[in-house]
Amino acid sequence: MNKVATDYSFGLFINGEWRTKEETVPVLNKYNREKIGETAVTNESDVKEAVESAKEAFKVPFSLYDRYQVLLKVAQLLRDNTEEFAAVIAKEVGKPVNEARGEVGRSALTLENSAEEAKRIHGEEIPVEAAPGSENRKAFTRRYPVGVVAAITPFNVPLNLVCHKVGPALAAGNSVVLKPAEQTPLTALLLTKLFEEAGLPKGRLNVLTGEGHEVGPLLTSNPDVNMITFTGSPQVGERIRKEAGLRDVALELGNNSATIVHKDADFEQAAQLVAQKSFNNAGQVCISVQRVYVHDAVYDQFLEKVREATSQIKLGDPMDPSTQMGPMIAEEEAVRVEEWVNEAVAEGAVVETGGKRDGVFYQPTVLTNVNAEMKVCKQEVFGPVVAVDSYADEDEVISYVNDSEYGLQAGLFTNSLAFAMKAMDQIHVGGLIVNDTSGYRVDHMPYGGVKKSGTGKEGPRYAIEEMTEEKIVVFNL
Ligand SMILES: NC(=O)c1ccc[n+]([C@@H]2O[C@H](COP(=O)([O-])OP(=O)(O)OC[C@H]3O[C@@H](n4cnc5c(N)ncnc54)[C@H](O)[C@@H]3O)[C@@H](O)[C@H]2O)c1
Ligand SMILES: O=C[C@H](O)CS(=O)(=O)O
Repeated sequence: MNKVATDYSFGLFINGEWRTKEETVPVLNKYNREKIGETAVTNESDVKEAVESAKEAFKVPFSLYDRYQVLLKVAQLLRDNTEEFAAVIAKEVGKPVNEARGEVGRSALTLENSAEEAKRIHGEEIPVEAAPGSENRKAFTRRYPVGVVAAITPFNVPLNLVCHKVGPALAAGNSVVLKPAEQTPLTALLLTKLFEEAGLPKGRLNVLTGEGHEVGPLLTSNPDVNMITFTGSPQVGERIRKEAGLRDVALELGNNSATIVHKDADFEQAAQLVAQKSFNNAGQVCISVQRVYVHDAVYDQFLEKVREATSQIKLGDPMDPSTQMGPMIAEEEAVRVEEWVNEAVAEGAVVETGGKRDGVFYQPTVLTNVNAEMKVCKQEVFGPVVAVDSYADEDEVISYVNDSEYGLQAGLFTNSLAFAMKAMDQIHVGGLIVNDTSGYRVDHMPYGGVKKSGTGKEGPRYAIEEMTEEKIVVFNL
């Protein structure tokens, strides 16, 4: 199998052409800091040209079946090139290659689901004749693509979260201008080569690379961008919301995910899943388990199991298949996590395991004796730290989980249907996962949070709804 790219030096992708630029920036292997590629720096005229290309391409018919075909083809090409994509993800994110391989598989499913959903975009008949005086009228709705979609994505899931924006946008008949994260752009650029190979019409996908605070505002402030879909930090999301004006904005933001382990739970299973979903991608996952509330009756047994499982996690080179956790995205992030943990310890928290930094690595860490005001509980750690606390009754723990500015997903381990239904009604999140952790997601489910976790839902069917406009047509016969 030929590699998708012979080397990983990429220009911008505008109007179906790769544009090399004088000014480039290196992309580094996050484990050994070696250069693995380079990308071009976008300027204001590049942004304008990319948006213009997307706008012009939108005027050229791109049939529903052709969209379906292109998306299916790219999904297959991803599968055919799994090892190359997994290696690039592992190197540019620092994600263990086994996790990266899983991301490639999920990305293919996301694109396949986008292709299938392209065939399910429909309106409905509206019985206006039910209104007196409208007996002779007929009405139905239709959905239309919004036009130019600006897609901005984060560093941590550089393939699947791009597919979650590009797939539905193209399926709905839009054009896209994509700005991937500056730390991990190569995966999106490799994916773009697959869209090129699959015959995507020129201008339907344009890719700009560079620093978010420089390129992002040029893109989001462009009046020819009809809709913005952003995944990233609440701080940036809030800024984009303000810049967007009256345009639709989908925001997939942060979280400080909670998971409850009730007295009737299988605490050994819960401990294994918590240890896994607290430290996947070094905790750099928006639904990573960050707060665990364990009923008093099983607290000690659970803590022992999660401490044991966590202490056995193997750190190392993400390209080593035996590695279970790699480095963080940057040393300054590992330093930030170290500072937050040290601050918590100074306020009385206890390090049950971990708690040490080694350069860009931060050990998987379990904290106890925490309180809700500590940064490791109150803010999004986005790192390999989980805080374990206890509770006595259902109402108490529901109040703990809800005591957050965020509300993306939460987990609940219990065999009590009554408690699960109560939690479903009373825990204020976008998704409640019963008998698994907050970290559960399959790519065709509706996914998105409330409060500071954002607005809108992803999952191709739901993203397509946000990337299309509904029109009613009424006939006075
Ligand atoms: N809810 C979700 O589905 C989800 C998924 C993954 C990550 N996240 C969140 O993303 C964050 C981590 O990712 P990150 O560090 O890449 O986030 P980030 O907000 O720093 O960057 C995200 C993207 O925004 C760009 N950007 C930065 N400043 C910008 C600006 N002023 N205008 C426009 N674009 C700008 C960046 O270049 C990048 O492409 C965490 O908060 C995490 O919870 C959420
Ligand atoms: O980081 C947040 C991601 O949306 C989680 S997942 O990789 O999509 O499951």
